[in-house]
Amino acid sequence: MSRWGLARRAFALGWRAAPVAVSVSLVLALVAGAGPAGLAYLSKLLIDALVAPSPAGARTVAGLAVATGLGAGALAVAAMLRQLAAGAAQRGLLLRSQDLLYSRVNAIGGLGPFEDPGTQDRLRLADEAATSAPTDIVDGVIDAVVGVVSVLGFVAVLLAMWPPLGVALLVAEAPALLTHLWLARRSATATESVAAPQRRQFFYRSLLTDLRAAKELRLYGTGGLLHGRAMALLRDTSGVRYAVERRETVAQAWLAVLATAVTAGVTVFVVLGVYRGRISLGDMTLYLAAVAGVQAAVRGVIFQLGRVSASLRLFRHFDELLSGPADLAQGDAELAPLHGAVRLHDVWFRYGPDGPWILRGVSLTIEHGRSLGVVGLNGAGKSTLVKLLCRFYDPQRGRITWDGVDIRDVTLASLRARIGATFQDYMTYELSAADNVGFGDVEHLPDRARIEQAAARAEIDGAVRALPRGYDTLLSRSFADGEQHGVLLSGGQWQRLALARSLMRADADLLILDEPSSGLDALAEQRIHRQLALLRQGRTSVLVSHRMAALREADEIVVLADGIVAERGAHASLMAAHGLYAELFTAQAAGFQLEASR
Ligand SMILES: Nc1ncnc2c1ncn2[C@@H]1O[C@H](COP(=O)(O)OP(=O)(O)OP(=O)(O)O)[C@@H](O)[C@H]1O
Repeated sequence: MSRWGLARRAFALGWRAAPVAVSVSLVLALVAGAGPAGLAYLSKLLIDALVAPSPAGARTVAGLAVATGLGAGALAVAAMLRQLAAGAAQRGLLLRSQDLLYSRVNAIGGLGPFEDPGTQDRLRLADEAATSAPTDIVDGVIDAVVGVVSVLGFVAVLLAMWPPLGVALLVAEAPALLTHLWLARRSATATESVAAPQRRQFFYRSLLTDLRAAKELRLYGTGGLLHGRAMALLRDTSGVRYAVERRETVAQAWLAVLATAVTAGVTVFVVLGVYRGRISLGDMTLYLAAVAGVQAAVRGVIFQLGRVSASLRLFRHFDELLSGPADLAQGDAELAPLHGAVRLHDVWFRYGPDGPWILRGVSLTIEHGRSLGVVGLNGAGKSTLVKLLCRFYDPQRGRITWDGVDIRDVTLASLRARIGATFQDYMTYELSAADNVGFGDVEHLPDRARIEQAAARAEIDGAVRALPRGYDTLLSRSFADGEQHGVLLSGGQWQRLALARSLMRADADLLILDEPSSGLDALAEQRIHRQLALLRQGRTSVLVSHRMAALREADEIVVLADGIVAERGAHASLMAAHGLYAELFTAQAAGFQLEASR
């Protein structure tokens, strides 16, 4: 999209965000622009009236003096009102652009964009743009209007009185305009070029202050190393910015020399004109005011155009992010409750076009009301299968159907609303315990009884009640709730909260548990699996686990190996087949027996 197109969109955004403030700003900009030339002309009339050979009447002089004073006062008030309107427009624009950005980020349906460095850089630039670019563009254009009107006012007065000076002043400012536009382009390019290293630097910086990283950083002494890396990146990125600033300063110094030469030339010329009686004293003040006024206004316009030009480049990232296509296309239909089965039909999947195939033609059926266990060695693709069921990615080949309907043909929201899941890399929210559980079903977040029931099923209700403020206790050491400091849970307790979260959707059609008990003690694990087995009875569920005993009761178990379903069946038949499942099960059981016999 062209710069004009982008500027139009930024203005449209501003107009929708704060129509009154933007219009008031524009009107006051016209007043502020025309004011200085008008005032200079009034001053000229006043001086001429004072020093003319036949002095004007006292009334005329007093009238001109009052008009000049009132004009100056009105301009000052207009400037203040403009500042107020600009502030209101800025606030409206900031809220609107941030709102649009958050909505867009939330509308990203899958995980792919979050794993793409290019998209991450664009997100960072769009975030930076959302904070300042639309405001800078709207403000910059309005300020440029002030400057242009101001220049036109002076030039109009000069052209009417002495045309060569008007033309000469305009021509003298052309190099400044071109130089600033070139500098603005360089500055925006520099901002873009440091986006990736800057994001990496922020990452190192956040690690240095991250509570979760603090243990390892201290034990392994990696703090200094990360500090060094962050500083090296900061040195590079700030070096790039400094180079741009240096270039700007040198260019501005040359432009200042040029402006001084023009001012000096005009001053000498005009003063000699007064000395020789060709120019009146009033004309002289007007010419000198015009030179200073035009130079200041042109410099203002140039500065604003540079600012707008740089902001437009940033705004492009914001605009492209907002208007870009959805990462996952989705149908309009709402997904109906499950009655038959969820099926994978010859599913092939890899994370990137150059990556290895993780699933190579997986077909399996998850029957309604039955439980499916998934086993496999590390990296076999079990969690990948779970992510595909939630449609965080689409398979490159094959399809996944829900009662015969391709899950790509229904809305993402309706698919996900029917699934409750605990992920292997579950989240720990630095929020209240109630939020940590209730986030599993936002609709029922205020329903404390439901939250407590889910927590009780995951055997964490008692521990939460024992916290200083029960379910309202903040689970964080980095944030405080007023005077109240938060508390931290143990790893297993966090895992139980994550499990409780997935149980909030008590009526979910499909319950997916990816290693839900890896951090639990043996007794708790046994009890929870018994609970989950009861809960899963009559419900459709997928359980991924390395704990073979937990899977034993599943209606069907599949073994993933080399990207395919290598074995399938119930526990007994798999044991009888003496394949990988039997080997894994026996190895784990033998481990326990060995321990027991010691
Ligand atoms: N987001 C990702 N981008 C690229 N590759 C990935 C991604 N997630 C997983 N992989 C790769 O896919 C393969 C399968 O990973 P997955 O997490 O599905 O295995 P898993 O069977 O759940 O393993 P584990 O038993 O260790 O949990 C691994 O080789 C992993 O490196």
